[in-house]
Amino acid sequence: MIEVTSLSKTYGAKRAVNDISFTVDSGSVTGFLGPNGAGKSTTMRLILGLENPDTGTATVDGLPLAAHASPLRAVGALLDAKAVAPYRSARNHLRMLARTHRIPDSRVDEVIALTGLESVARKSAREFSLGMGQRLGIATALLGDPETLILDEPVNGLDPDGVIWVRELVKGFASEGRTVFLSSHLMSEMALTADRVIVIGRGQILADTTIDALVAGASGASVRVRSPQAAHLATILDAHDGSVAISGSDLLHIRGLDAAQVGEHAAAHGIVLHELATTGSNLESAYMELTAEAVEYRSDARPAGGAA
Ligand SMILES: Nc1ncnc2c1ncn2[C@@H]1O[C@H](COP(=O)(O)OP(=O)(O)OP(=O)(O)O)[C@@H](O)[C@H]1O
Repeated sequence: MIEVTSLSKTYGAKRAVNDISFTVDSGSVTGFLGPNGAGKSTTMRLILGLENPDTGTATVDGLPLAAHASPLRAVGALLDAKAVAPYRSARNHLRMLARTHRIPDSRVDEVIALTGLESVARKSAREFSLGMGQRLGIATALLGDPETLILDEPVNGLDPDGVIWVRELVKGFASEGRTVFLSSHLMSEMALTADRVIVIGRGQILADTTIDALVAGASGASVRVRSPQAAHLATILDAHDGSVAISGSDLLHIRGLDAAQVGEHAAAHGIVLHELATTGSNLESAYMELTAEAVEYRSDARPAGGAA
C-alpha cells in the first residue's frame, strides 16, 4: 500500500505538487492520470525518495522507501526507460543491478524471459527500439520481485501485443495482492487496466475514485438497465436520488447513480437484470471534462473531444 499525506514540492516558483493526499491500495491496479505537467512524475519521484518533499510524507507499506531493508524488493519502478547505460547489454545491466541487491542471476534470466527479451538480451541498450527499452525498464522494475510496482507510462512505445502484455502483467500482479500504481495518457488502455484512478491537475488531486464512478459522474453519462421489473426498479432508484427515465416496458436510463450502485440496489430487492451498462460517456470524455481547467499545454488546433 502506498500512502501519500499532505505532499508538496516546489521547483523555483513552480508548485509541481500542492498538498496532495491519497492512498493506493494493494490488490488492485490504480491509474494516475493528468495533463502534461500536472505533477505525476514528481509525485512518483517523491514516493520513490528520489526527491525530498517540501512538506508531507510518502510511505510504501508503512515506511518511507529508503527505510526498507531492500528497497528494490519493496518497490519496482519504471520512471524513465532510457535511464540505462547505452553500451551495456540488457543482461549485464540487469546482472549488475541484481548483484548490488543480492538478487541471484537466475532471477535475471527469469525477468528476461518474462519480458520477452531473450533474443536481444546480449544487445547493448543503445541498439534497442523504444519498445525494447520499455520492456527492459519493466524487467528492471520486476527484478526484485517487489510487492509494489510504480510505472510511469509503461506502455509508451509498445506495440499492441506489448500493451496487452503489460495489461495482463499488472492485473496478474495485483491479483496476487500486490500494489500497482501506473500512469498513462492512453485512456482506453487505462479503462481496461485500472480498477481505480487518481486524477491530478496543476499539482492537486481532482478525483480519486473508481473508473465507473468517474465516468458516471461526467455529464452525458447514464446507466442503461434492462429488467423485466423495470417499473419497480425505477421506484427504488428514484428513492435513492437516481434520476430515472423509462423507455418501453423494460428499459431504464439513470443519471446520478453509477452502474455498481444500480446493480446493488437491484440485488438488494431481488430484481432481475437483463442488461447493466454505463453509456453516453467514457473515461476519456470524463477525464477531459474533469481536467479542462487544469490543462497547461494545449495546442490551438485541438479538435472538440480530442485526446489530451
Ligand atoms: N526538476 C525540475 N525542475 C524544475 N521544474 C520541474 C522539475 N520537475 C518537474 N518540474 C515542473 O513541475 C511540473 C510537474 O511536472 P511533472 O513532470 O511531475 O508532470 P507530469 O504530470 O509527469 O507531466 P507529463 O505528463 O508531461 O510527464 C511541471 O510544470 C514541470 O515543468
